[in-house]
Amino acid sequence: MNSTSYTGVRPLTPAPLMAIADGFRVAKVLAVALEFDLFTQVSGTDGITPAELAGREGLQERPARLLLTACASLGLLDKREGRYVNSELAEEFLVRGKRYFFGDLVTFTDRREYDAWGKLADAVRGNRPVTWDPDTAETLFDPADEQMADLFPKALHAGAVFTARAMALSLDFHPYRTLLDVGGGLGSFCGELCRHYPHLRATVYDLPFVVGMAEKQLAQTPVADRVDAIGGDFFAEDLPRGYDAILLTNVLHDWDADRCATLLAKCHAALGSGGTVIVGEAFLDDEGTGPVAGAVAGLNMLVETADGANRSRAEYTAMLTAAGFTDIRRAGFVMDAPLANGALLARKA
Ligand SMILES: C[S@@+](CC[C@H](N)C(=O)[O-])C[C@H]1O[C@@H](n2cnc3c(N)ncnc32)[C@H](O)[C@@H]1O
Repeated sequence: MNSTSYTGVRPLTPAPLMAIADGFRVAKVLAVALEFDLFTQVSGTDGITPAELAGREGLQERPARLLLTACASLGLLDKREGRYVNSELAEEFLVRGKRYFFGDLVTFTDRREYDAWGKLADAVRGNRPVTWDPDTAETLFDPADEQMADLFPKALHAGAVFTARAMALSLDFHPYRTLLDVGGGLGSFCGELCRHYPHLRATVYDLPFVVGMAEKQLAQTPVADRVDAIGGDFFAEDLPRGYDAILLTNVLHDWDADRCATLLAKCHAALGSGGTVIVGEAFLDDEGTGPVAGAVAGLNMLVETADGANRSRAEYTAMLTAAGFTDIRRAGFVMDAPLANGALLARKA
């Protein structure tokens, strides 16, 4: 036996490889628990036992027990006096109807990306998406694709609304009276930022089929009177003018460098002198070694987009400079957020 194992030198073990290799199992535990609506059902009760879950769902007790145990092992459930109750994490983010309900993102990832990632090798070999065919469709954002028309905007909202909270708490929006959120999805950022900044007015700009959904989502928020929505195509049209700031979160990563340059030039043209563009992304580090969330999301751009990629702050800084922006600042977030890890702010001189 190698004595170094017991003298403070950590032995090399394949355990980290196991955690990587079975990552898909962990993803499925969460998705299946949500499929049974477990966390919403357990919320506000004194918990559930395997026998009760089995009875409610018409299952055998063995799978019910194994599922509840796996959920507890992942920190989704706690066990109190023999009964499984929601953990703090599950109660806050996995109960339907809560402001930061995250379940729609989990469901989208499970229904669309789980199978798609089974074809990751094809995407890597072919340098093309596997969820749609760029030879027959013009863009990923196709309302004829049922998952993109319905599940995707809801999933984005589920991830974006807390990411917007992190942005609201990390950046100071007091200097801006008006904000245009380009590719703003269901208005998650506009809604959340306006809730944090009562002086702010915001406009979502997105494809017409998304804007229809954004209007419905925003109508349910207490800031509906300060957020509106404009439908359009940012490649076919100029962007609306007259805003103090333009927000681009998780939009540039969908496109290649030329399209990013086009979009940033349109932002520059739409802003007045002194206007600010804010780019929020899951940035890579400048060395190109991580972090995991951004790097793996980058591979998802390969699976889902024709030529998108996650990029570093340095790469976006170069793009912003080329588009004519100055005073480029990096801002981190005060808390981890699901869809972005910071922002770049840049000014039009
Ligand atoms: C990855 S999502 C990001 C949404 C939102 N900013 C967020 O962070 O959650 C990209 C958004 O760009 C929108 N989009 C794609 N192509 C567009 C176009 N040509 N014109 C306007 N919006 C577009 C999509 O509909 C989608 O809402």
